[in-house]
Amino acid sequence: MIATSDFLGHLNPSQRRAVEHHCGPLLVVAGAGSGKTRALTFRIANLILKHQVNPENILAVTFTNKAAREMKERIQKLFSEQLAMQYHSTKFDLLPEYEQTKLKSQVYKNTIKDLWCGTFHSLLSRILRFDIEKYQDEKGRQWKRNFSIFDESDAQSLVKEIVTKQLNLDDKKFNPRSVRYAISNAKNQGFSPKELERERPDYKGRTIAQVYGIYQDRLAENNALDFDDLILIPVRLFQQNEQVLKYWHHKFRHILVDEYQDTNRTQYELIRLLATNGETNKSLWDWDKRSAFVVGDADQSIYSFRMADFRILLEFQEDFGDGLPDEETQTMVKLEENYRSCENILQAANELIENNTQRIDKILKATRGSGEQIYAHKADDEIAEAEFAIHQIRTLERENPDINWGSFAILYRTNAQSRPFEDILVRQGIPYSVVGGLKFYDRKEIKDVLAYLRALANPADTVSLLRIINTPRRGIGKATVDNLVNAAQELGVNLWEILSDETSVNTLAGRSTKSVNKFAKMIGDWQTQIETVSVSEVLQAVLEGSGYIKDLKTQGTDEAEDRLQNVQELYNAALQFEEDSDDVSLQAFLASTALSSDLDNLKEGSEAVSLMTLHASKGLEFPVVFLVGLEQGLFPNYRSMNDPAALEEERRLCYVGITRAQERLFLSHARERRLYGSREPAMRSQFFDELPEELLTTQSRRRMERRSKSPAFAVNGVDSNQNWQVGERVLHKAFGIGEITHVFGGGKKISVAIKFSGLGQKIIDPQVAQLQRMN
Ligand SMILES: Nc1ncnc2c1ncn2[C@@H]1O[C@H](COP(=O)(O)OP(=O)(O)OP(=O)(O)O)[C@@H](O)[C@H]1O
Ligand SMILES: [Mg+2]
Repeated sequence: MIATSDFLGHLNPSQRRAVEHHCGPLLVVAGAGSGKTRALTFRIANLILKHQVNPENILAVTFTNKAAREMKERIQKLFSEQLAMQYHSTKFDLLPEYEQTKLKSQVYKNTIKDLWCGTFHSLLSRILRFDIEKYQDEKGRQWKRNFSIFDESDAQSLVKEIVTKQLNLDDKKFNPRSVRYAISNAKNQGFSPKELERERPDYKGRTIAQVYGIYQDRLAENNALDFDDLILIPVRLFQQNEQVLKYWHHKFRHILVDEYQDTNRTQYELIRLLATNGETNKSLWDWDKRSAFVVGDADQSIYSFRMADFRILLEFQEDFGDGLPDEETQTMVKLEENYRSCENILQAANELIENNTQRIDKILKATRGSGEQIYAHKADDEIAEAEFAIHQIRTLERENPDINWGSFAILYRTNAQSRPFEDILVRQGIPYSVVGGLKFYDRKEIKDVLAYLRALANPADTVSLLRIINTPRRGIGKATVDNLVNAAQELGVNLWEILSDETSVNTLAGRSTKSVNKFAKMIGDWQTQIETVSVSEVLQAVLEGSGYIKDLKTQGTDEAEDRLQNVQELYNAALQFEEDSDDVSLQAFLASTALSSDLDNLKEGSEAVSLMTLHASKGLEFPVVFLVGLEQGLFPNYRSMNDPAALEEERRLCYVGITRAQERLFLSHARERRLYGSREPAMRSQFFDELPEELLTTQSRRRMERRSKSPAFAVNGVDSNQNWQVGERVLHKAFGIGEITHVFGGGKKISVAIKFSGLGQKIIDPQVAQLQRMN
C-alpha cells in the first residue's frame, strides 16, 4: 500500500479529520479560504489510496468544469508523487521528464479516467447518455440517447418564438427573457406545465404555463433537453424507475459536493436519492459502506435567483445524520483557519458579514500577516475609476517581480460594467480575459458549425437543421423552408424526415429542389460516418463540404477573419477533446461544448488580468483584487434596497468578493456613473460604512509606500505621468523621441502635445502612452 502520510501532512487537524473520515455523512462548514475545497480534493485521494475505493465508485460535484479539471489534475499530481516515491524512491520533481509523463499517464489510466468529477450538469448528462431511454415524461414522451442539449441562448430563442410567433403575445407583457426565467424556476421546483398552472391560476401564470407546455413539446420534438432538464429528468427517472436508481446508488458509494450552500431543491433531491436509494427509513441507509460528504459556507450563498437555498446546508445533519445533538461532532467538522487572505482583508470580511442577521456565527482566524490596509478610492466617474484601477495594476506589475497580469482580478456587480476597463486595457495593450463575457460557444460562427454537428448526431434536432439549411447561403429561400416545415408539422413528423425523402422535397421545394436535395444528401452522408470517423475529421468535412470556410474567406472582412480564427479554434478544441477524453463520440463532444460554462473562459496559467462578476468569482483567489462600483443601487443593487433578505444576499456577495483577495484589496466607487444610458450621480455603498475604518486607507500611494516597511507588494511612489513640462524631451514606444510643446489639463485628465521629428505634432495621454523622460 502507498504511504499517505506525506500528503496528509499538508493539512491541519480538522481538515485531516474531514479527509480521513471514511464512511457515513459528513458536513464541513467553514468560512472562505479555510481549505474546504482542498479538503474535498484530498479526501478523494485518501479514499482511493488508503481505503482502496475504486475511483469509479466516487462522484464529486464541483461548481465549475474548471474546478473539476483542477481537482483531477491535483489528484493526478498527488498520485504521481506517491508512485515516484514507491517505484523510484525519489521525489517526482527530480525524475526525468519522460518518467514524469509515464507516471502521470499511468495515474490517468488507472484512476482519473474512472473518476466521476464535474458539475451537476456534466455528470448528469453522462448519466442520461446511459439511461434516458428508460424515462417517460408526464405525457408519455421519450428521448433518445443522442439528445441535443439546448444552451441558454437556444432556450431563449425558442421561448421567444413561441411567445411572439406562435401565440402572438404582447412581448412587453410577456418578455421572453422573464418567461424563460419563470419556466426555469418552475422546472427547478419540479413543476410540470400542469402543476405550474395549478400553482398560478391567474391569467399571467396560465399563459406562462401554456408557453411552458409548448416549449416542452418543442424540446421533445427536437429530441433536446435544456440545462434544467439535465437535473430534473434524472430526479424523475430515479423516482420512476427503481432499477435505474439502484444501479447508480450502488455505483456511487462516495458522494462529495463542493459549494453545497448553493444547491437547489432539485439538486438536493438528486443527492438524497443517490445517497439513500430513495429509502426513507434512516436505519436502512448503509452508512457503514458509503459516505456523503458536503462542504460549504452559508455566508457565501449567492445564487438564490437560481433557487439555491442555503437552508439545505443547514439541514444536512438532520437530513442525513440521525439528528441527535450529541452526534453533532461526528457528522460535522468546522474549519477555522483561513489560509488565503492577509489579516486586514479577512477582518474586513468578517466584520462586514456580521451585519447579516440570518446567519450562524463562526470563527475564521487569519494565519497570515496583517498585510496592507485596504485601499478605498473615490473616482469622478466610471472612466476615472477604470483608469485608477489599471494605473494601480500597471504600477504593481512593474514594481513586483513576483506578480504578473494573471495576479489581478477586477470584480463587479453587473456584466455591463466591464466596458470601461476593457477599453483601457485594450488601449494599453494589457492582456485580459472577461470571464463570463460573450462565451466562445455563444458566438455566431461557432453556433452555426455546432448546429451542423448537432444535426448529424441528432437528426430530430430541427432547430439546428433550420439554422444551417441556408447557412452559408445555398439558394434555399424562406418560402421553401416554410413549406417544408409546415408539411412536417401537418404530418406530425420532424423536418429531417421530409428533407431526407427526395420525393417529398421534389414536391415541396419548387425552384430550390436541387439545392435542398443536395443539402440533404450532404447531411445524410455525414450522418452515416459519425460512428466510424473521429470528431475532428467530421468537423473538417463539415467545414469544407458545407462551404462555410469558403464563404468566410470570400467575405474577406476583418470580422470574417475573426470568425475564421474562431472556427479554427473549435477544430483545436475537437483535437484537444480527442486527446483528453475517454468517450470520444460526437455526442460526448457536443455535451462538453454545451456545458462549458462561462467560468471556463478563465484560462489556466494565462498571464492575463481577469474581469468578472462577483458571482463568477466564487471559489477563486487572486493576489490583488479590485472591487469596483461600490455604490448604492448598483452594489447593493436597487432591488435589494427595500428588501432585507435581498440586501443580506448582496452582503454575502460582497463577502465573497473581499475574500477572493490574498494580498491586496482595492475598493472603489464613482461620484457619477453612466449606466443603462443616462449619467446619474452615485452615492457610495453602505458596505463601506460597515467596514472597520482603521483597516481602510484613502491616502495617496506615495505616502503609503513611505509608511509601510515591507509591503507585500510595493506600489511605485513616483507617478511618472505627472508634472510634465513644456520643453521636456520624451521617448514614446511607437513614435520615438519628441519634445513636449503643450500641456493640457492636469491631474488625471492631463494630456500633452509632443512634436516628433518627421511625424509632426501629436496629442497624447501620458498615462496611457508610458512616456519616458530623456535627460
Ligand atoms: N492546511 C493548509 N495549509 C496551507 N495552505 C492551505 C491549507 N488549506 C488550504 N490552503 C490554501 O488556502 C487557500 C484556500 O483554500 P481553498 O480554496 O480550499 O478554500 P475554500 O474554503 O474552499 O475557499 P472558498 O470558500 O473561497 O471556496 C488555497 O490556496 C489552499 O491551497
Ligand atoms: Mg472552495
